[in-house]
Amino acid sequence: MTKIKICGLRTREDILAVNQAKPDYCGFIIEVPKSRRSVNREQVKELTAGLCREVIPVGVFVNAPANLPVQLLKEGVIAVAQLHGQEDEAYIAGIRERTEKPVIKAFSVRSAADIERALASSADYILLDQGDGGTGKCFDWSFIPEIERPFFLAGGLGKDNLEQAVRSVHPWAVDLSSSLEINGKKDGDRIQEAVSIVRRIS
Ligand SMILES: O=C(O)c1ccccc1N[C@@H]1O[C@H](COP(=O)(O)O)[C@@H](O)[C@H]1O
Repeated sequence: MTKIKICGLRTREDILAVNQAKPDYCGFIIEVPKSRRSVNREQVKELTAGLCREVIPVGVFVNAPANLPVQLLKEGVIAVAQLHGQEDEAYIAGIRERTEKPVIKAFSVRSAADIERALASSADYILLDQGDGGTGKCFDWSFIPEIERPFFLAGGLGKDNLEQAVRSVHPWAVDLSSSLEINGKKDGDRIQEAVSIVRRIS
């Protein structure tokens, strides 16, 4: 069954919405100043405290000092670290050794060579995205070959292309953010709709 991650949660209303829709994962953009979805470590603690147990909390980091994901993983505030910057193999290895928790490494796909680079990653999961993250834009899925290892597909996914993405690209998980917002805020109905689409087709 294809898994679904809802990313960019910022408010208690967002938590209530995912508790109801029950995606497999939810994501928090943590201390990323350039993102309007950024939350600080105290906010993440408060938000995840209200999260139901079935939904796995993922911390999304961009070139953060390694101590930030390590501390939040060790405290159990998040269960998975998603690295969305230029973190290298040594950074990934360090987090896994210090926490024994899973790591998702995101790659921006502009060519088939980018996919090759992603496939060589030692991360537990790779994530294929369009750009720096949260752009709301798709990349060219025809770059994606048959992939044996589990991967997240992100970038511009929404109700109009979710089914096509699952059926044609066969990701292990889909990851959505921008399309689930109205006026910059997550919308509960859109979250529910996206989860329902994925549950129905997989
Ligand atoms: O959403 C952000 O603001 C963000 C900032 C920095 C790194 C990653 C970010 N989001 C990631 O982008 C995709 C969702 O993309 P889209 O909005 O659906 O096109 C997902 O992996 C988020 O974790």
